[in-house]
Amino acid sequence: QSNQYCDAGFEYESGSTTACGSGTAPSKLLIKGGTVVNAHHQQLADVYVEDGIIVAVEPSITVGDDVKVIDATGKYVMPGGIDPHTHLDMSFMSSGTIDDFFSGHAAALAGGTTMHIDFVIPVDGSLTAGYEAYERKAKKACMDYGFHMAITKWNDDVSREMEIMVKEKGINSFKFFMAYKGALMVNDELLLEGFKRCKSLGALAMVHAENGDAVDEGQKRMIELGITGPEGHALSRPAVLEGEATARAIRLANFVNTPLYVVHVMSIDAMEEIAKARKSGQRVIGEPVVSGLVLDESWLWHPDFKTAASYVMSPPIRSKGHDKELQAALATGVLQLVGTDHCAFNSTQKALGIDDFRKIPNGVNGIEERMHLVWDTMVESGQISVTDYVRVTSTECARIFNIYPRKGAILPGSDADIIILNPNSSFEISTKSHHSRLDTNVYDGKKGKGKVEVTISRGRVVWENNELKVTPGTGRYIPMQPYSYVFDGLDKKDATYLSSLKAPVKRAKSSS
Ligand SMILES: NC(=O)NCCC(=O)O
Ligand SMILES: [Zn+2]
Ligand SMILES: [Zn+2]
Repeated sequence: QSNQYCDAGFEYESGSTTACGSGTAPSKLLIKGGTVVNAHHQQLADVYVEDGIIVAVEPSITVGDDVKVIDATGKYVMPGGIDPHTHLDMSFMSSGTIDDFFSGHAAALAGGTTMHIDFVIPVDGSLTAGYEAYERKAKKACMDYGFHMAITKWNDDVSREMEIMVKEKGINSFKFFMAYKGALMVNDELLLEGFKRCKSLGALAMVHAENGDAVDEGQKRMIELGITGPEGHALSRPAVLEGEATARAIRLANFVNTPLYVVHVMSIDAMEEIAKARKSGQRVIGEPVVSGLVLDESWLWHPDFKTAASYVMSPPIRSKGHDKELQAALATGVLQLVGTDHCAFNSTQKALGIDDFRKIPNGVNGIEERMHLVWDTMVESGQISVTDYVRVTSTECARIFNIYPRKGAILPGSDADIIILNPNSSFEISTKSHHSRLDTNVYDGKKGKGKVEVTISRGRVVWENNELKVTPGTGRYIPMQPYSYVFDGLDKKDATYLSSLKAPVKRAKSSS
C-alpha cells in the first residue's frame, strides 16, 4: 500500500513508498455497471462525470475514447463520505493536532471521505481572526471542506461577528462547549444568549454536552485518590455528567425554540435524552462518532501508557454496552449521522499527561476509518440498509448543513464526490499503513468486510489500486447557507406559543 503522496511546497514527513501524482483529473469519467446508491433509492446505472460534476446517472451510457472508464460491476457507487466533525491543525490543551488540512485530507480520501466540516476556534474570542487563521490553514486542502465555529465568550462584538460569519463567510453552525472549564467552556447564560442569536440567524446551535464544573470536581477527586493514569479520565467524567448536560442543553434549546445538534454522543444517558426530546417533537440532532460506536473504555486501563493515552477523548469512550445501544439508536433513527471527532495527537503529545491524566491532550483518530467501520459494524451486521449507510455517512450531513444535493448525492448536477465500495473485499486497519501522521491508531488491527477501492474527489480519481494521488491546494471551501430544513416550521411553533400566552392581566392601580 502506498503511503506517501505528492506534497509539493509543503513540509511533510511520511512513509516509505511513493505515489506522487497530480491527482488524475480527467475532465470526463464514466463509472460503469455499478449499483448507484442514494439515501432515497438504489439502481443499477452508469455515472457520467464532466469537469467535476455528475452529468448523467442512467443505464448503459456510451462514451468516446477520450473518457476514462472505471468498471464498477458488482460494487456500490455512492456519494463520498462527509465527516461533520473534525479538528485539523487545531491548538488545544497546550498542543496542536498533528493532522492538518493536507495529511488529514489524504487520510480521509484514502478512506472514502470526500468532504468534512471542521471547527474554527476563535482567536482571543475574535471570530474574524479565527476564521482568517483557518482560511490560511486550509490553503493546503486537497478535498472540499466547510467550517463550523466555536463560541467561547460573549459580548456585542461576538454577536455582531456571528452575523458576519453567517451572512458573508458561509458558516451556518456554532458550537458551544459545556466542558473544558477554564478554557473553552461556557455557562448557561452564554448558552442562552448564543442559542437566541443562532435562532435569529438561522444557524444551527451545536453542543459538546458534559457538565464542566462536575468534571472538574471529578478530576480533583481522582487525583486525591491517587488515580493519575488514563483510567482516571473515564472515572472522572461518568456518563451521568454527559446525560445531565445533554438534558440541560435540550431544555434550553426548547425554551428558545431553536434546533439543537448534540456532537459526539457517547453514552446511553445522552442518547436517551435525545430520544425523549425527539419523541416530544423537539428538533434535536444526535451525532454519534465512530469511537463511541465500536470501542469500549477498557483500553483506558491498558498497562502501557502510550496505548491507554491514545484512547483519551471527551466525552470518554464508555463501558461495553453503550456502543451497542448507540448502534441501535443510529439504526432506528434516534441518532442521525456519524462523525469522527478526528483530533489527532501523537504519543509524544499524549505524554504531556504521563503523570496526570488531566494533561493528556483529548482526541482520537477516525477520519480515514469511519466509512469502513460504519459499513462493517452497521451494514455487514444487518443493522442498516445500504441506502441508510449513505444517509448516515453523507446525505444527512449535507441536508443538515444545507449543501444538499450539491453534496451527499449521486444526481445530475451534484459535485462528483464519489466512492466505489466492493462489498466482497475486506479492509484491515494498521498504524503502519494509515495515512494520518499519527504513530498510533485506536482501531489498529481491526478487520472487516467492505473496501473503498476508488475515491473520486470532484471528478479526480484520488484513490485507486491502494494508491493515493492528491495535490495540496485542490480542495475548495464550501460555504453553507443558513436556514436548512431543520428550521422549517419553527416560526409556526413560535406563533403558536405567542398566541397561547394569555393577554396581560389589567389591574387597577392600588391606592395604598
Ligand atoms: N473530543 C475530544 O476529545 N477532542 C476534541 C475537542 C472536542 O470536540 O471536544
Ligand atoms: Zn467536543
Ligand atoms: Zn470535537
